[in-house]
Amino acid sequence: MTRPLLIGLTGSIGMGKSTVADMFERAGVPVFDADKEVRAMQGPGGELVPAIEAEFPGSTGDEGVLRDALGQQVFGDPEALGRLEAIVHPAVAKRRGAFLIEHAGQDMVVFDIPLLFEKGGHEAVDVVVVVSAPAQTQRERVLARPGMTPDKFAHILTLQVPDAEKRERADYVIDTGTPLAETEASVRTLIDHLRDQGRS
Ligand SMILES: CC(C)(COP(=O)(O)OP(=O)(O)OC[C@H]1O[C@@H](n2cnc3c(N)ncnc32)[C@H](O)[C@@H]1O)[C@@H](O)C(=O)NCCC(=O)NCCS
Ligand SMILES: Nc1ncnc2c1ncn2[C@@H]1O[C@H](COP(=O)(O)OP(=O)(O)OP(=O)(O)O)[C@@H](O)[C@H]1O
Repeated sequence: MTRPLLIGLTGSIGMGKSTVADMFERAGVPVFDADKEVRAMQGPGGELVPAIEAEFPGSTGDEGVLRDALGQQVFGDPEALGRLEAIVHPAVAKRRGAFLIEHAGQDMVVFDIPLLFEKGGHEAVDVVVVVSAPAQTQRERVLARPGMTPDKFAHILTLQVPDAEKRERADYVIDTGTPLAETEASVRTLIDHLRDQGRS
């Protein structure tokens, strides 16, 4: 039985993963967005909220997980981050399995996974696509976000496989340092190329 080509989409903080994932979606390729799933499960009434409250008392409220507060507890404390990941990652894996069953008839699907290399997910996909932009562009994008500080940005970078290594390990790199229209054209070209390969 044929199955969809599994495309892993990743990139460091602020490199444009979500934006590029939207481009795949607009081109008709179903996208599993790991961050979105995490947010849904951590949001109001989310299935992970009780377990996170039990492990990190005071880190949730009526609106679900208080992300800034929890981030302050776990970014900077590897042991605490590990405990959070042990709650979150198995639940994401379950949802990923359900997504795959739902889209089993497609020719390709995208998994938008921030920690694809860090957590070994690259071994479970057929093709790895890395989004990347110059470090200065990345820095400007990230520091423009509310609540972000140079220290927090620097720390998150230490938790992630460096951009240069990601680029080296990628099957394809999508450049996001260019105007959006150019990036979207590269995404369309890549999809056509993968379809052609699938036929040959
Ligand atoms: C701690 C939380 C609540 C903070 O939320 P917040 O909205 O403030 O930050 P956000 O999720 O946008 O993350 C900011 C940046 O840190 C990176 N990041 C998040 N979690 C991790 C992690 N476990 N390891 C390395 N980088 C991470 C993200 O990729 C992003 O680039 C949240 O990041 C979380 O629940 N993380 C653990 C789950 C996880 O591993 N998610 C990422 C992959 S699914
Ligand atoms: N050519 C481009 N491709 C992608 N994004 C671009 C481009 N030009 C400008 N941007 C902007 O850069 C930002 C990228 O943010 P995005 O949320 O997509 O990054 P991300 O990699 O998903 O971040 P994080 O890992 O922190 O969740 C967006 O505001 C987007 O509009």
